[in-house]
Amino acid sequence: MALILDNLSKRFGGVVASENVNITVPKGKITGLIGPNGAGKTTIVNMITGMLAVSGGTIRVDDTDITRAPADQICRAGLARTFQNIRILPENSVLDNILIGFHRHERCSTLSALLGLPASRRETAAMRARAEALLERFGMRHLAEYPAGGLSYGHQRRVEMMRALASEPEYILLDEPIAGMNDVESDALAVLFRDLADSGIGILLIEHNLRFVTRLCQHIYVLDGGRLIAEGAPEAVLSDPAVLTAYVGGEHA
Ligand SMILES: Nc1ncnc2c1ncn2[C@@H]1O[C@H](COP(=O)(O)OP(=O)(O)OP(=O)(O)O)[C@@H](O)[C@H]1O
Repeated sequence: MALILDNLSKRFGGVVASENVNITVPKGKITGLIGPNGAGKTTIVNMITGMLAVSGGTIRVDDTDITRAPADQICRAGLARTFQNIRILPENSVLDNILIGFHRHERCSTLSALLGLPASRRETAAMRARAEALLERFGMRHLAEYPAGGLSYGHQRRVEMMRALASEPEYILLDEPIAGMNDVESDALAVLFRDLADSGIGILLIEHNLRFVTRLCQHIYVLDGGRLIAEGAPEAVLSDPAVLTAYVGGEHA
C-alpha cells in the first residue's frame, strides 16, 4: 500500500518545474523529499493534492488513480496536506480550526446541522471528541478556545497539522512542518511524526532541515531543477557528489 508518483511532470510555459519524477510513499513510513529552493518540491505536493494539473505522468493512492481527480475525491482517497505558508482562520478558535478538517467524514447535511437534528448533534459531538483527542496528542488542549491567530508560529503550525489529521488520512504531506520552530518544538514533533507513521500513516516530509529529515526518514528523495538527482538511505544520499553539488553555496548546505 503506497502513494505512487510515476513519471510526474509539470511545465509552467517554458519552466520545467517537475520532470519524470518517480516517488513512492509507503504506508507506515516517513519518506523525505529535499532539494534546494525552487527545486520543485511544493509543485509535487500541489499536483498530488489536485491544486495543480499535471503535465504528464500518474498519481496513484493504493489502487486508485487520482491523477486528474478533483480535490474532494483526493481527500476521500485518504490524502491530506499542510501548507508551507500557514492557512488558518485567525479569528476562529483552535477547536473550530480543527473541526473544519472533519468534512471528509461528515454524513449529515448542512441543513440537518442547522436544524440541530439528533443525528447531526451526535456527529458534532463525535467530531468534537476526536478534535479534543488530537489537541491532547499535540499538547494543546488548554488552547482549544483560544483564537488561532493569537498563537505562536509553532502552535499555528500544529493547528494546521491537527486539521489535516482530522480527516483521518492514510497519507499526509507535510510541507516544511518545522519551519520557524525551536529545537524543543521540533523534537516534540519528531516524536509525534514517528507515532503517526507507527500507527500506519504514510508521511511525505518536505523539509529544509536536513538533520531533522535524516533523523526521521529511512528513505529520502532529492530534487534539483525539477529532476530527482538521488534517492536512498539519508547517509548515502547526503554524501552523494550530485547532492553535495546541488547544495554547495546554498543556504541549507
Ligand atoms: N505557478 C507557477 N508559475 C510559474 N512558475 C512556477 C509556478 N509555481 C512554481 N513555479 C516555478 O517552478 C519551480 C519550482 O518551484 P517550487 O515552489 O515547486 O519549488 P520548491 O522546491 O518548493 O522551492 P522552496 O523550497 O523555495 O519552497 C521554480 O522555478 C518556480 O519558480
